[in-house]
Amino acid sequence: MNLVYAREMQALDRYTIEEFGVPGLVLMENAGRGTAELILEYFRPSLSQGALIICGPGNNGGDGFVIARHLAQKGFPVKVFCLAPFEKFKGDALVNLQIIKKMEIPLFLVNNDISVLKQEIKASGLIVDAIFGTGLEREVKGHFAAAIEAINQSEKPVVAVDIPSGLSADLGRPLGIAVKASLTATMALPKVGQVIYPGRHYVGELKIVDISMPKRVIAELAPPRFLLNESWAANHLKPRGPDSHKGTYGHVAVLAGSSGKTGAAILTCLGALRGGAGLVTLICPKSLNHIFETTLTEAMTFPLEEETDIQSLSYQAFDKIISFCRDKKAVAIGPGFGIHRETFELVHRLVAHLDIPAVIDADAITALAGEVFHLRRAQAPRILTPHPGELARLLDISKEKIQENRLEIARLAAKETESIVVLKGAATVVASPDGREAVNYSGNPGLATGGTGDVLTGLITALLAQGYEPFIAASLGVYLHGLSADILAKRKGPFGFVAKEVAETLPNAIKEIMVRKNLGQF
Ligand SMILES: NC(=O)C1=CN([C@@H]2O[C@H](COP(=O)(O)OP(=O)(O)OC[C@H]3O[C@@H](n4cnc5c(N)ncnc54)[C@H](O)[C@@H]3O)[C@@H](O)[C@H]2O)[C@H](O)CC1
Ligand SMILES: [K+]
Repeated sequence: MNLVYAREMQALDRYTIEEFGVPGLVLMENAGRGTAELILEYFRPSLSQGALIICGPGNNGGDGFVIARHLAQKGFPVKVFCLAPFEKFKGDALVNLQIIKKMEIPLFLVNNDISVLKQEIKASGLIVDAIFGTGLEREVKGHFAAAIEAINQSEKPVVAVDIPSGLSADLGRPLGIAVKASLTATMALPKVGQVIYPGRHYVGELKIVDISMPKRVIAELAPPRFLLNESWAANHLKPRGPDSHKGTYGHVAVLAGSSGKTGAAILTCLGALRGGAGLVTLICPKSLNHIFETTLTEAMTFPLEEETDIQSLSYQAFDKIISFCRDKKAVAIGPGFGIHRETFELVHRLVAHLDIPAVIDADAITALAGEVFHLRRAQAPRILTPHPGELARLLDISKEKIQENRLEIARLAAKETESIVVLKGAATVVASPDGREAVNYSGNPGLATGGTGDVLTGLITALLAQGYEPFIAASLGVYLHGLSADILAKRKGPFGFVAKEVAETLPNAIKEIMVRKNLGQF
């Protein structure tokens, strides 16, 4: 499903109206009716106490008038409060205002004094927030802000029309203050600001309302930005043919592990195995080989002599690694690999010369700080999987700056490194140098435990080895990894599950998506 900014949504609206001739009034009718249907589906018990619809001066308010009409038609008590003078309304919103006036639906005007509105909020069963949508253009102040505050203090179920009022559809944060919704009924496509943090906290459950925007409009005009949710995953996860074998699913090489960090290598191998790789071999320092041979059953090892004083591989192993990887499908480099100068030298050479797709993580990203040009010499696709701190070091910018503009910075990093960048964290983002990007919708804070990143690295490498093109491999890996954690959170608890369990639950995540796929739910 495409993910849009406000201006992109407005362009899609305009194209639908001007090129396809779908009148704006029809779009508004579909928006309002679809939202009313969601209200009936999810909040019917609350409606008996009355729905309070609070409308702003634009078309978001217009949607509110349509919702009021449909709920009134069904016999529910409805009251409409306008936060702007009636004469301010124009176009489709005015048409719908006039209709509800003729229907004598109780209509009230709020200027600066919101005392009546506050009482009505308290007396109502459900609040419909139709104050601002994608037309929000500045900080919310005055009686608009007071109304939003009253809504948030009411502890009533709140349905946000299109987007919680006050939340920026682009920035994903409140402009002053924003409605905290129980459910957001968004028109046609999800907005970026609804699926990144802190915006996601204000949205509640996100539901898409089909306003009959022709699919061709979206296919032709929507940007290559996607929400990684279950339907996206079901659309991209490939089933296995009965006549397949280990070779079909590729041999993954893992370059990871050093003294004290053997677990990172083991978890990467586990992630690759549970991610469906046909075979996995860990290229490791000879002195640690016995540890891996004891712990890894399904994965093989390829021990190498040359080591540093922290028992990590050094550039002297370069030739042997290159020849070993010649017939491999994909390689993971970095987890627990060691931060020794000679190991960094090895990373620089491998990143530039390995001619198979590679996932570069952890210490290998650290090795590339200030040395990004090695990535631009790469002879095969590269996927970087930094957490914010690693990306901060790689790009030499502050972690705060990254966290405030995650999608934009990931986009910049992808261009800068000519690699796919997976910027991990709450709502992981994936950006490709070719302009494609995605925001992940799965996962939870239980993932904040050591080693989960190593599992993700192995998983993405396994998907590369199975033939997924790099952007899809990265995005599918991110989604399945988060879904595995969501399954664990439901099954075990919000946190306390460990990285190894995230790997072990990947088959359950894959099964969940396959079931959806077989049911055609994508
Ligand atoms: N997406 C679709 O296909 C459809 C969306 N619809 C709805 O239309 C709104 C967008 O409507 P628009 O008139 O552009 O803007 P808003 O209603 O969001 O309100 C903007 C309105 O308010 C003024 N304003 C903006 N910021 C502030 C502020 N901080 N304080 C005071 N006033 C502010 C601004 O000047 C405008 O007048 C979309 O979200 C959907 O809900 C269509 O109904 C159906 C098709
Ligand atoms: K709204």
